[in-house]
Amino acid sequence: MNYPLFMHMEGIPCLVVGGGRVGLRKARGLLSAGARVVVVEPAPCSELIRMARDGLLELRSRFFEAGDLEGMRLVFAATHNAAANAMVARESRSHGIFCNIADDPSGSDFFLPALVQRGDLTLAISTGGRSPALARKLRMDLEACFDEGYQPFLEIMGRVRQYLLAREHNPDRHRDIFRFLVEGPLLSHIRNRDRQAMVRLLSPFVGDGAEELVFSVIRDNDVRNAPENSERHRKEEDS
Ligand SMILES: C[C@@]1(CC(=O)O)c2cc3[nH]c(cc4nc(cc5[nH]c(cc(n2)[C@H]1CCC(=O)O)[C@@](C)(CC(=O)O)[C@@H]5CCC(=O)O)C(CC(=O)O)=C4CCC(=O)O)c(CCC(=O)O)c3CC(=O)O
Ligand SMILES: NC(=O)C1=CN([C@@H]2O[C@H](COP(=O)(O)OP(=O)(O)OC[C@H]3O[C@@H](n4cnc5c(N)ncnc54)[C@H](O)[C@@H]3O)[C@@H](O)[C@H]2O)C=CC1
Repeated sequence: MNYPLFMHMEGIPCLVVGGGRVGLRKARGLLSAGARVVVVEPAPCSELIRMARDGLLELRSRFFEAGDLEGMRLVFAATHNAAANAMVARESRSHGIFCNIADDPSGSDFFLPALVQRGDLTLAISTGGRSPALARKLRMDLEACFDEGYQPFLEIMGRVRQYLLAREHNPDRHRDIFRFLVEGPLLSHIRNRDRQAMVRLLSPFVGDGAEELVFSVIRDNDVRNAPENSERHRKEEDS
C-alpha cells in the first residue's frame, strides 16, 4: 500500500525534466504549492518561455545533465524518452532524491493524485497508478459535488473553532457544536449568500463576533473569486 501525505512545498527546489504537456502540468502543480521550480527542456514551448520570463520558474533550455540535480529535493522525469527518464531516476536515487517517472509508475518513488482544491480543503484521488483516466473523471465528479461554497464553509468552521478553543477547553461541548455546524444549514446559507441567516446561526457560539466573522470571510472570498484574481481554469485539461 502507498502512504498518502500532504507536504509543505513552499520554497522547496524541485526539478522537472522535460517540459512537454506532462512536465508543464507537473510544473504548474508545484508552483501552486509554492515550490521553487527548475525545468530542463531543450525545446521549450512559448508558455514555458513566458513563465520563465515572468520569473515563475527557472528554465534550462537544453538536455538534462546530472549537475541539474544539485540542491533538488524532488525530481520529475517527464521526457517522452523512457531511457532518459530511467537515467534521471537512477541519478536522482543515487543522490537520495525522490523521483517521479512519468512513464513508469512502479519504478517511481511517488506519484501524484488528481486534486479537488477548495481553499484549505483538498480531496486527493489515487487509483494506485491503475487508471489516471478514472482519477481524472472522479476528480471532475467531485468538483461538481464539492462546489465553491466549501471554501468559505471551511474558513468559517476554522474561525469558529479558533474562537472557541481560545476561550475554553471543553472538547465534549465543542464536538457537539462542530458536528451541529457541519451537518446544519451553514453551507446552504453560504450558497444562498444569506449573510443574516449565517450570522443568526453562528451568534449562539461566537456572540457579537458572528457578524464581523461572516462579513469578512464572504468579502475575502468575493475578492478572491473576482475575475481578475480567480485561478486559471483547467480548460485545456478538461477539454
Ligand atoms: C502513475 C502516475 C504517475 C504520475 O504522473 O504521478 C501516472 C502515470 C501515467 N499517466 C498516464 C496517462 C494519463 N495521465 C492522465 C492524467 C493524470 N495523471 C495523473 C497521475 C498519474 N499518472 C500517476 C498515477 C495517478 C493514479 O493513481 O491514478 C494525474 C492524476 C495527476 C497529475 O499528473 O497531476 C492526472 C489527472 C489530473 C486531473 O485531470 O485531475 C491522463 C488523463 C488525460 O490526460 O486525459 C492520462 C491518459 C489516460 C490514461 O492513460 O488513463 C500514463 C500513460 C501514458 C501513455 O499511455 O503513454 C502514465 C504512465 C503509465 O501508466 O505507465
Ligand atoms: N504521468 C502522467 O501523468 C502522464 C505520463 N505520460 C507519459 O509522459 C511522458 C511525456 O509525455 P508528454 O509530456 O506528453 O510528451 P512531450 O513529447 O510533449 O514532452 C516531452 C518533452 O521532453 C523533452 N525531452 C526529451 N528528452 C529530454 C532530455 N534528455 N532532457 C530534457 N528534456 C527532454 C522533449 O523536448 C519534449 O518537450 C511520455 O512518456 C508519456 O507516455 C503521458 C500522459 C500522462
